[in-house]
Formats: sequence, structure tokens, C-alpha cells
Amino acid sequence: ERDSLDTIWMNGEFVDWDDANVHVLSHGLHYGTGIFEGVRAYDTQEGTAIFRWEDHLDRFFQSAKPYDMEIPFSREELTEATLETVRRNDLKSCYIRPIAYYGYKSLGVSPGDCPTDVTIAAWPWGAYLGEDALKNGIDVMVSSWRKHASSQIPTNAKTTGLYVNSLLAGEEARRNGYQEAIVLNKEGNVAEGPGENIFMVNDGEIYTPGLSESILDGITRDAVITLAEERGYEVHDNVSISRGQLNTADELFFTGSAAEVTPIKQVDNVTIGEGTRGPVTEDLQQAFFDLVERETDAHDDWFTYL
Ligand SMILES: Cc1[nH+]cc(COP(=O)(O)O)c(CN[C@@H](CCC(=O)O)C(=O)O)c1O
Repeated sequence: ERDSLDTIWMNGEFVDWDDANVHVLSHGLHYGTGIFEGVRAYDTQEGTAIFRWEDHLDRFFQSAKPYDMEIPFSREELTEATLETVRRNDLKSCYIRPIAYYGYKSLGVSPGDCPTDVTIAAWPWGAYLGEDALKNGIDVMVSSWRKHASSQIPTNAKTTGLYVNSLLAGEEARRNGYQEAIVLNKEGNVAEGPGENIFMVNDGEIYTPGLSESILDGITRDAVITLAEERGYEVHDNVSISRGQLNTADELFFTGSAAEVTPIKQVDNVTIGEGTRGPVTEDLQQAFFDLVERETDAHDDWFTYL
């Protein structure tokens, strides 16, 4: 529920939250033909700062390519629209959701002469999997639903339609009493979470599935790899992780714009490590939050201030 003062940017105009509607025959609603970003802005000592906006913007344009979708706004226009959306909603920290989708003109799978509509919304969003999750970790299950292969639907394009796969996996987990799922790829190796990348720690070294494992090229994944290497950890970021390795991991954790750094303490009721947030996970989680809350001036180029 939002108060009526909230506003959303739609195709170049700011409209009231309650008036931000689309036609029911919009192509994207029927065929999943939208691409989107999930971005966080943090309330830092230097004011509100959007984390890795330029990288999210890069991915936004990249995601449109497989669908021949032309984004009708420039990077600068989208950047100013985003900053203004955060300002107008008077948000100090928030979650930002840009989306581009084939809009209303005609139906049929081919988007034909449908317009590409673009909207940007922002709202407060706390810990994605709950405050306790960040501190104590979550219980997950390996889903019976497999991640589609990137050769079937490009997993490096953040496509709205893909998230039915994420929903099937995540809801299966929650239906069975777990908080989130781990999704294997069609080869049966570990891909990622429904909305997160996954990391494993073994004997102090860090592993995360390579981009060829049908995963999203996560920006938080990239940031955590950088932070880990800066702290002297050996990072293996182009590996296949088998399903069996999950049980024997010393530590596991998810990363994502929404999930941030969320420890995993059980997989299918098998305790991981000590059954709570592991020491390497805690070190990297602390480094991540120090970074985004600007307790450090490192990587200032990763921040776009309001
Ligand atoms: C499938 C998937 N994999 C990995 C990630 C992590 O990527 P990055 O945010 O660049 O570090 C996300 C982001 N999931 C977004 C959507 C969450 C939602 O529930 O919607 C997010 O974290 O904003 C994914 O959706």
C-alpha cells in the first residue's frame, strides 16, 4: 500500500502511483516480453546513492537485445528519470524497478508494431528474505524444477517471462516449509537461486558457478567477487558446482540486489557448516554493507549520488 503522493515515471511522464496502469492487451502481459532491473539505493553518509547504476543500465540495454526491443530513451534520460523518481518519492533508501516491455497495439507472438513502453518505480524494500535471514541464514531446498538453459531462453537477459521458472522453484520451496530454493541447471549442476546468485566456501576458498552455467550475470556477484579478492580470498568464479557439493560445503550464501548477502544454513534439512552464518560469509557480508553504506570510500565509482 503506498500513499497517493507516490509517483511513477512512465514513458517520460510522472504519473500518480494509482494511475500507473497498462492496457490488458499489452503484449508483455500476455507473452512475458519485458526486461527489467532490480537496483538498490542506499542512505549513505553522503546522502542517497544508487549502487552500480551504470552496470544495471548496461544490463538493461543488453537484456533488450535478444527481443529486438529498442529502448526509446537514452542512458542519460533513464538516469535522470531514475534519480528524479527517487527524489519525488522522497526515498532515502529504496529498491528501484525499471522495466521495458512490448506495450499495447496488437497481439500475436510477434510484437509487430507494439510500442516499447518503459517505466521506473521505486519503493522501500527491506531485507529480501527477512532481517533474521541476513544474520542467521535461511533453510533452502533444491527445487525439482530445473533452470532453463541459456540456449533455450537467454539467462543473461533479465526477462520478465523467465521468472515463472523462478516462481515454480521458489513456491515449491515455500510450499514445503523452506524459505527459498536452489535451482540446478539442466545438466544437474548448481545454477543459482530463483532471484539470487549462489556462492560456496570450502577450506577458506570461494566458489561460484560460471556464467556458462545458465545463470544471470549478477552485479552483486561481481561486487562480492571483487571484495573477496581485495580481502585476499582465492575466488573460483568459473566453476561447475555439483549438487553433491552443496552438502559438503563449509558455507553457502546467496547474493543479489534484493537479497544482498544472505547466508544459507540448511539445504534439504542438511546442516551447512555450523548451521548458521559462516565466518567467511560474515566477513564478506560486513564488507558488502560497509561498502554500500559508504563506511569506506572504496569503489566510489560504483555509486551514483542523488
Ligand atoms: C535469477 C537471478 N539471478 C541472480 C540475481 C542477482 O543479480 P544482481 O541483482 O545483479 O546481483 C537476480 C536478481 N533478482 C532481482 C529480482 C528479485 C525479485 O524478487 O524481483 C533483484 O535482486 O532485484 C536474479 O533474478
